[in-house]
Amino acid sequence: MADARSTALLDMTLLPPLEEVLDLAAAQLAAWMPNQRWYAHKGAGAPQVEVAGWAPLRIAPDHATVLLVAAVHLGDSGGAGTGPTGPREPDALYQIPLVLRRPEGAPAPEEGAEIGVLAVSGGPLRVDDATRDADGRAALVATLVSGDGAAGPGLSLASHRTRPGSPLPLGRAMRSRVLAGEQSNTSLIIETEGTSPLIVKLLRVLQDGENPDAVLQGALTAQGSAHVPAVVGAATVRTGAMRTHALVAQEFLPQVEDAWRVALRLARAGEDFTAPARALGTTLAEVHRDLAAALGTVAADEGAVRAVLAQMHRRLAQVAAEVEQVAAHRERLAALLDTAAGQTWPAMQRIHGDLHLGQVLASPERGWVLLDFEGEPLRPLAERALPDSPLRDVAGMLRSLDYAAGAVALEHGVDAGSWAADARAAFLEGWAAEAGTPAPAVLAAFEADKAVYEALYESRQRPDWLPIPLAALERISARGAGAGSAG
Ligand SMILES: Nc1ncnc2c1ncn2[C@@H]1O[C@H](COP(=O)(O)OP(=O)(O)O)[C@@H](O)[C@H]1O
Ligand SMILES: O=P(O)(O)O[C@H]1O[C@H](CO)[C@@H](O[C@H]2O[C@H](CO)[C@@H](O)[C@H](O)[C@H]2O)[C@H](O)[C@H]1O
Repeated sequence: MADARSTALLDMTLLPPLEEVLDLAAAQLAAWMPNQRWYAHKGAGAPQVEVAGWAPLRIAPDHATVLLVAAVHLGDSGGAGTGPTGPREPDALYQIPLVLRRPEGAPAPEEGAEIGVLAVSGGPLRVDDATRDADGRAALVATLVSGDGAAGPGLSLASHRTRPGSPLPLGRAMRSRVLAGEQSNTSLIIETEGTSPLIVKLLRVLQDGENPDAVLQGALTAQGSAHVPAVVGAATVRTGAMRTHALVAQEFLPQVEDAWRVALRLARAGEDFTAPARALGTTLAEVHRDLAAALGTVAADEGAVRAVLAQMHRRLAQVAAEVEQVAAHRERLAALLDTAAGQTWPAMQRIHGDLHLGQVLASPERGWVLLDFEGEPLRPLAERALPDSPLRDVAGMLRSLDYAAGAVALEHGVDAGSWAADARAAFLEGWAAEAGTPAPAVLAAFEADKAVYEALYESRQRPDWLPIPLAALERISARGAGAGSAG
């Protein structure tokens, strides 16, 4: 009788070609993907999924790890195949590494790992999410550490260390886990005896172009900034005409509370947050200064201002069409945006792009450390790679301080309105001391735009929290541009 070990063997010669296996897996991915936190097309109906490209990362005796890029087609007539003008372009590409195993005798899947079981020749085959499988994580990290590439039908992968002397856990026993929590991507924590821990972010939605997370944190690392974790390696992926970052590895700051948790705790207890908020403003101004020095600035001339405001108007129209409570404020918000046109704007530059308290760590040694320079996940990557106004980040943080008060009101019935007003004023003071005081109407436009974005985000991701941005929109549109930043 075969023992447990031998029954778990994955004899590739007994399997159908991997291409066929993955095509079968695509149907299961279509059911599984919409339930994942990182799935960015919730509310757009059931997707149809096809394999855009794949490459084996490791074929081991008892499992295979495969990097797959899934093409997602949305809408009634949005299935894969041929449209009236040729093959249909997918609505999105997602990166999904998979582990394939024979279930019998195989280790039990980690929680949430199993995507499905396929009936193929030689017996059933389990398809697992590789980020929730120790072997899968090891294969992903190995591609970064070895510097080896990978290639397969429709997909190629290259990896490189951005700091040659950096502590990648090469050849040493490593422990790995997937980071739990609310995230747009999937992050793996890698701990190795004798070296500092790393976090490897696997980017989920793939769009053509360099990922700002890799570029901006890399530039700040090169400048020696202590306000971001050092980037130590990255991998790029190509599928068809799309080439972008797939993985980014950086130092992991363990057991550090994020600013969102700190703010919630203090807001709930009614404890003062003004000194940390002021320091956060200073930190952000220093990051803006370093990004400007590394990657340059462009004047916020009439054309640049018009383009930003046009984008805000487009977003307002789009969100008002999807979230009916936003439609109620549309006219007044549009007028507020128009008021910002005739004001003085600071120079445009590369910025964080989606700054909120959850993107900031409270390091006892380094002070505030900013994370996740990817920009808003719902915006096209090409847009996120353009110079933008630093006031977008300032507004993001102001909104987040308001969110902390909104969250404690919703969840604990605590009125933290004046806590938020004081923290917002202190944060703005800290930023302005270094960068200059912004025109109130311009800042109000960025805050309104962010709250509009948040209304869409919440309506899709966390409808219970929709009242938080809606209350802000109510306040902002009621006060109008003249009142400036909407406390
Ligand atoms: N370098 C790091 N050190 C410690 N924790 C980190 C680090 N990078 C990310 N994290 C944690 O992981 C979470 C998600 O990271 P983030 O870069 O925001 O990913 P995503 O793009 O998936 O939202 C953060 O909120 C933070 O709690
Ligand atoms: O961290 P991500 O890049 O995934 O950003 C997205 O998710 C955020 C929530 O996790 C969301 O932020 C909104 O909620 C926060 C509280 O959870 C709050 O602090 C932020 O101010 C608010 O915008 C973010 O908008 C979204 O892009």
